[in-house]
Amino acid sequence: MIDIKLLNHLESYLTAKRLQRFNSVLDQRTKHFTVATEDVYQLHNTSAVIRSCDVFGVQEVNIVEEVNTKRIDREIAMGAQKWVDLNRFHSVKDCISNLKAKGYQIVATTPHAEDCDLYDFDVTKKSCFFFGRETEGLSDEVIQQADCFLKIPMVGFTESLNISVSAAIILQHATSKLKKTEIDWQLTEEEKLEKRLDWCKKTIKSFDEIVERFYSY
Ligand SMILES: C[S@@+](CC[C@H](N)C(=O)[O-])C[C@H]1O[C@@H](n2cnc3c(N)ncnc32)[C@H](O)[C@@H]1O
Repeated sequence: MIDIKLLNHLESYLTAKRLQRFNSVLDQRTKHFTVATEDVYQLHNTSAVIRSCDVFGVQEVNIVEEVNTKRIDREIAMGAQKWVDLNRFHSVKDCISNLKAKGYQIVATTPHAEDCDLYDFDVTKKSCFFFGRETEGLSDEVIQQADCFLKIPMVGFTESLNISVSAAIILQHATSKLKKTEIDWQLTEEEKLEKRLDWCKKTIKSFDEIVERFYSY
């Protein structure tokens, strides 16, 4: 449970403009969709995916680092890693079972899919979009566990899109379509409070000191 009095006190350290921004961003955040990247080699690609998640309102990103354990490129993520929640997994198995336990269907994005074209994708289901490696694409494990396959139609000579470009196209399309439905896609009030506290923590330099002083009165 969030201590509302503490939260109000912390938010009094923020400008009205900053607070308004927190609230308007939170109103567009969703956990109805999430994203997972599987062992992406180039960390600028993972960083760009995180940036797109923030831009299109996807609150949680799952990063599988079974082979690669590089850090996020802060410049390319443009600080977006601060505003979205990063869940890290050392195995794709753990990541998928965690997502399934939370009620997500596993959507394997691939340039080879015959299953579902992006424009026919059913946005009403809680979905995790899985993105694969630059050269090999998704592993057999993800392909076998996938509930469906999703393809961005392509008409050129090139075999596939860059992973971060694919993520941006899919998220832009899926989130805008989702917002036209009657689905309850927004964060719960409790989740919004948790994020407000978390964002205060990441924004206010003397956060710990202020909290300590607040409870010592
Ligand atoms: C450069 S592609 C990988 C190409 C790889 N040779 C393959 O066969 O999948 C990297 C990732 O971007 C995504 N991707 C690329 N093009 C896509 C498309 N047309 N539709 C859906 N996802 C795509 C997939 O997640 C893919 O694993």
